[in-house]
Amino acid sequence: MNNDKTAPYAFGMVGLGTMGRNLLLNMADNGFAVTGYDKSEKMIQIFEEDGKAHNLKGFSDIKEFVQSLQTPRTVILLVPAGPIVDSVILELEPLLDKGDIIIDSGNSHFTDTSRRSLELKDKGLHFFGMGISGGEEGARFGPSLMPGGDKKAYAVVKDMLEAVSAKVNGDPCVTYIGPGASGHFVKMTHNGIEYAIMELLAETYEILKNGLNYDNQQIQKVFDDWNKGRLQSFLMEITKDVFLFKDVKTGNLLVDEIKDEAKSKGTGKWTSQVAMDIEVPIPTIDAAVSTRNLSKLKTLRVALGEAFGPSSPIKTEGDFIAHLEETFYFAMVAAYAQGMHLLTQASIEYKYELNLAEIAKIWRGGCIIRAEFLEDIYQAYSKNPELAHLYADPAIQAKIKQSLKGTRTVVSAAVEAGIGIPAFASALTYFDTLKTGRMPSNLTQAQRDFFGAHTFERIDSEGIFHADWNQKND
Ligand SMILES: NC(=O)C1=CN([C@@H]2O[C@H](COP(=O)(O)OP(=O)(O)OC[C@H]3O[C@@H](n4cnc5c(N)ncnc54)[C@H](OP(=O)(O)O)[C@@H]3O)[C@@H](O)[C@H]2O)C=CC1
Ligand SMILES: O=C(CO)[C@H](O)[C@H](O)COP(=O)(O)O
Repeated sequence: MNNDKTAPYAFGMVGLGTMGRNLLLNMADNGFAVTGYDKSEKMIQIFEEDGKAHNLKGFSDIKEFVQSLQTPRTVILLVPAGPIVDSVILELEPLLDKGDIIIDSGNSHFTDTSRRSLELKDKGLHFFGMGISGGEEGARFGPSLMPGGDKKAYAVVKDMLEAVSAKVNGDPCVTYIGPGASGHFVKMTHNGIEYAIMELLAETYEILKNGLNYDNQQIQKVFDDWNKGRLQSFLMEITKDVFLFKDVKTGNLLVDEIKDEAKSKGTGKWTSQVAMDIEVPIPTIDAAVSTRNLSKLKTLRVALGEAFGPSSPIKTEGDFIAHLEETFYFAMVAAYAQGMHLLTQASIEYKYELNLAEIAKIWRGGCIIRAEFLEDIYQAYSKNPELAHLYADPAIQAKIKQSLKGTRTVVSAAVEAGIGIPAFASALTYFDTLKTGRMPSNLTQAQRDFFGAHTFERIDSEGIFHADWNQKND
């Protein structure tokens, strides 16, 4: 690597929007001389104004930006994922030298990252994908970072990434994830889990609001109480605050003024798609992705509501809120377990060499899915790095056993009342199916062989078999 420290800036950022600007300011706070490039003059002005106390500069000329960087140059990209990343790389390529490093920190699809790494390797440039999570606040004051790719290039930025990341018990929320596009794969899976937890929170809201007739203050209180216990998480914390936030326009609570149609940018869908491709069941994450799509069918939902009538109040049994807490706990475990299982299998499939304990460790702080429960996941994979599934950990088993009765009570009550709970129900049936020693899949195999001669295996002898199902043999 060419080593010239005469240029003024140590690290450069392309894209001075929400994430890029804040991460760069975070780097400046930590004493790094940083520079940024954006097409928009306005973004450059905001960046320089926000960082006026620091040694930093913004450029609208990409050549001047690159020339201001010490070599080997490190350029981080925080631009919208997709073709924009390719066009920025095309602009940068002729201006960079062999040994320079490009880090794509946006939510890029991991297959794009694999392709870009190979293309740039041929040109002597190091490229790695680094997932970032924590939103605006995280980028500014400490995100969770998931860098994967060339290990030698990682060594160049390791100290800086550790400095800017969130810390839990003094440990930085960043680690080298693994080779290839592993950083972006892990970030995508993080987002899949994020979708599932958000959906579980939404279904809890639905049960409280339409099943128990709670108002927003009462709902806030439930979430607030839970956030003080084992369900503590960033998403629980912000959700409780949503319920009391006033709309400046109407003076009403804002949550009631928002349309019930959820949008998405694609990372949840990618998680489900990849899981299908490599045959890992993640039904609670799938349910969350599908439910966002269901929410978009507003006209049909309203028409069917008129045709079939609304849900009924829930008939409560015992301490229903305590049972609901157990249900949330049970389903939350399922969501994380499915995400971790996907990572386990993807590590084999794509040779990512993932360390699941380290991944749980860096998700404990800074990121959107940070939660008290991640400490349990960290402990489970630290004790047994070869753990096949989170449900196989004895400590987790003991906790889900305690939650099971309450979960069955709540899921049955919601189903009885006609309340849609796709993620809660899927978590329970995922668990029940996974603990079924002999599933009815023998019948599926018989059917496949009957109509398509797809063959089957037998329980009493090795080999592949076919039966002539149309032959009467009674
Ligand atoms: N927002 C979040 O909470 C999170 C976002 N991410 C990911 O981070 C990435 C960036 O997101 P975010 O910061 O929110 O997005 P923003 O839209 O806020 O910022 C993107 C910036 O990139 C600039 N830009 C676009 N095209 C170019 C180009 N060709 N050359 C230079 N600059 C360009 C945009 O300028 P202009 O506006 O003028 O086009 C804008 O300033 C995305 O991949 C996103 O998915 C990851 C984690 C969390
Ligand atoms: O990466 C993130 C957090 O970690 C983004 O906030 C996330 O991509 C938002 O996704 P969507 O718009 O699909 O809900």
